[in-house]
Amino acid sequence: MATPDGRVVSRPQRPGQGSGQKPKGSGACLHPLDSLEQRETQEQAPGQLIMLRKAQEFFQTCDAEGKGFIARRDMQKLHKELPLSLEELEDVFDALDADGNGYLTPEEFTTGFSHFFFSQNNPSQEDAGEQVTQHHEEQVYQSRGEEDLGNMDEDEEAQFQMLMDRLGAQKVLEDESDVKQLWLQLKKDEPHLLSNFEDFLTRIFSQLQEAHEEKNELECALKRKIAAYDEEIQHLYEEMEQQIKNEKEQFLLKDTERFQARSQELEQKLLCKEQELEQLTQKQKRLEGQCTALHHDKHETKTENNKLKLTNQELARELERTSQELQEAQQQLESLQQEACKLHQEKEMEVYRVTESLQREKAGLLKQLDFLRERNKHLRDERDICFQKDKAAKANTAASKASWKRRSGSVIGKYVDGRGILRSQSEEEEEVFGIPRRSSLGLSGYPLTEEEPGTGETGHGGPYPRPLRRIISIEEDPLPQLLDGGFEQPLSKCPEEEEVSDQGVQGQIQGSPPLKLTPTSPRGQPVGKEALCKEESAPSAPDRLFKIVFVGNSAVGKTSFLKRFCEDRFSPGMAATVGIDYRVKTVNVDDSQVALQLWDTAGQERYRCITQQFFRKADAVIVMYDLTAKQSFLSVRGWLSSVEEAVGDRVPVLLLGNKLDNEQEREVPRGLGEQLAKENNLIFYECSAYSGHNTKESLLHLARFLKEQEDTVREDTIQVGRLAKKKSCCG
Ligand SMILES: Nc1nc2c(ncn2[C@@H]2O[C@H](COP(=O)(O)OP(=O)(O)OP(=O)(O)O)[C@@H](O)[C@H]2O)c(=O)[nH]1
Ligand SMILES: [Ca+2]
Ligand SMILES: [Mg+2]
Repeated sequence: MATPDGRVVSRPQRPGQGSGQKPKGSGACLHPLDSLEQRETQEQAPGQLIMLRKAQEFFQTCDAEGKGFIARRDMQKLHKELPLSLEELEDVFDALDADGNGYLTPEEFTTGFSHFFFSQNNPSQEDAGEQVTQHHEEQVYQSRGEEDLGNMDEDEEAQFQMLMDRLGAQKVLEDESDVKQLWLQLKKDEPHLLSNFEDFLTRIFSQLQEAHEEKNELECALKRKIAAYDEEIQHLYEEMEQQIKNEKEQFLLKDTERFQARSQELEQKLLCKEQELEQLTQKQKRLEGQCTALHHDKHETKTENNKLKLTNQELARELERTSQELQEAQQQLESLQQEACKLHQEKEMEVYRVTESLQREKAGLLKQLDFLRERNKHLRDERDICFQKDKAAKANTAASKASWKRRSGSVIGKYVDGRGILRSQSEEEEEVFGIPRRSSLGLSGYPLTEEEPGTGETGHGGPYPRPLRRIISIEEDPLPQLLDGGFEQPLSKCPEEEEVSDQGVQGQIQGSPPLKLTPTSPRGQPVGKEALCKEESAPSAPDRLFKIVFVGNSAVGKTSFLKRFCEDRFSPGMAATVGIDYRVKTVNVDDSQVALQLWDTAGQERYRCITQQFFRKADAVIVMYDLTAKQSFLSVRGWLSSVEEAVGDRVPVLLLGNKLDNEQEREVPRGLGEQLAKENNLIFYECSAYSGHNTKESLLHLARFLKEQEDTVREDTIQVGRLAKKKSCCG
């Protein structure tokens, strides 16, 4: 906005105007110039006030944007309006910027001007103010233009020049026209301010000079610095160049080294590759060789292949032929085998029949033999008896010469007395010293005492002593002779269902069927073929024949058991068996006749060696103990081990606990017998010879077991025979 005197100044903004800010008084912020105005109003003299006012206006001129402070660039803008160069403006800015923060606050601005104007000649404040405003006006006057310059007269010129010279303005001012104009203006209008103006100019010039000098110094220092820097830079540059050179050399060195290393490496690799190449070429040659060889072989194999194919075809044809021939041969073979089997079966059956007939013949012959022997012995016995009688007569006549003569007769004669009793040492002594003798059984198990009370059978009628008995080892003769009462006991067939009455046993045993004796030939018949009386037709030969040895402690009841089994009789007070006795009994097992050869051994210790030898040929063994005599049970293990020694576990063993009828005197619980039987895989029964309980059942069980065992063995042998035949046929 223009002032009445033509000055162009910007209107100071009242707080709350323009940007819409509220005045600070009621809490609104005061504009910086307000503070100045307030200051004006409070403590300043009028001159100062004017000066301050001028300063304010000048501040506002500078602060064209109304920021409230003056920046460097605002000062620069005054360059057009003020006759000051940019440097001078800079110096003025720096002079006014008390705190050096790059901004001029109104305080710094007015303070700077007021200091300036009022520090001169202590002018009054109003003068200062006026001066400042005049100064300012002069500045404005400048804008009138240069036409006033021409009006200066020579004195003034000279004065001005003197002043300039005094101030040394030539050094700092390029163009004095502006100052001249101002000076003239002041001289005309307010000459009293001229001194101040001159002082101001002095100050400014001095400052300018100083600044100039400083600047020069700085420039010198700068130049020196620059020179130093240049030198340093030069030096650095040289060093850098040197370093770079070194680096380059090193780099080149390294590079060459690396290059050399790399080239060596590559050479080595090249060598390796060349070697590999050679190897590969050699390999390739080998492979080519092999390939040609293979090709060659291939051709050969092809030709061989063709030959083989031809031979293969021929072989195939031959194979067909041979397979046809083979089939024909197999058919023939099968037919032959069938014929062979038939023949074999016929042969077997023939053999079987032959063996059976042979066995029968053998049995018949044996019987005849026995019979003849018996007859023979009879005759001898009779002869002996006659002889003895003669002798007795002689002996009677020559009583004094009574002397024993050895009995002749059967080989056992010296051991067996006239009644066929085996004489033990004690018996001979008895005979001599007349000691009474215990009754004892004959070899055949028949009582040898005088006629048994109630026995239907006359043991041996008449005065004749019982016939002698012979032991024949189970080895020597499979069927030693049987004797009973002077007559041979034929193989008595005793099927369980046969009804026989037992006339012999003292008191009829309830429930046991009487035993029917088969008729025997009349006593004393001469020995000879005709000895076999007609009704004694040999029973049919048994289907099977098993030898069974009967062992156990003495008096456990073996003989009584066999008597019960064979004759269904029980004789109390049986005599101890001497050596071994023998019975045969044929039983019917599953519709087949099974002959059981029962060897009754003597339990007494002294006959142990005889009984041992009988185990070998046995098909089965029966071990008996007396359940009323614990010792006899404890001896069972001993019997089992001697059986084991002789026959191993090849033969079945039947364990019998006898005298079951004597329950009140039982000493061996049934469980012990069962346990022992289980441990040793034995057939076990508790029985009683006295009552007949379990006598047949136990032996039938054993007979059935033996028969089944033999059947399996027979089947196996037939199987084996067939296989062997097949092998031999096909062989
Ligand atoms: N209560 C009873 N007594 C029996 C039974 N079996 C045999 N006895 C009696 O026991 C005694 C001996 O009988 P034997 O048959 O001679 O005994 P053993 O085993 O043949 O004796 P050795 O011939 O010496 O081995 C005789 O007095 C028989 O009467 C039975 O089942 N019950
Ligand atoms: Ca400042
Ligand atoms: Mg006996």
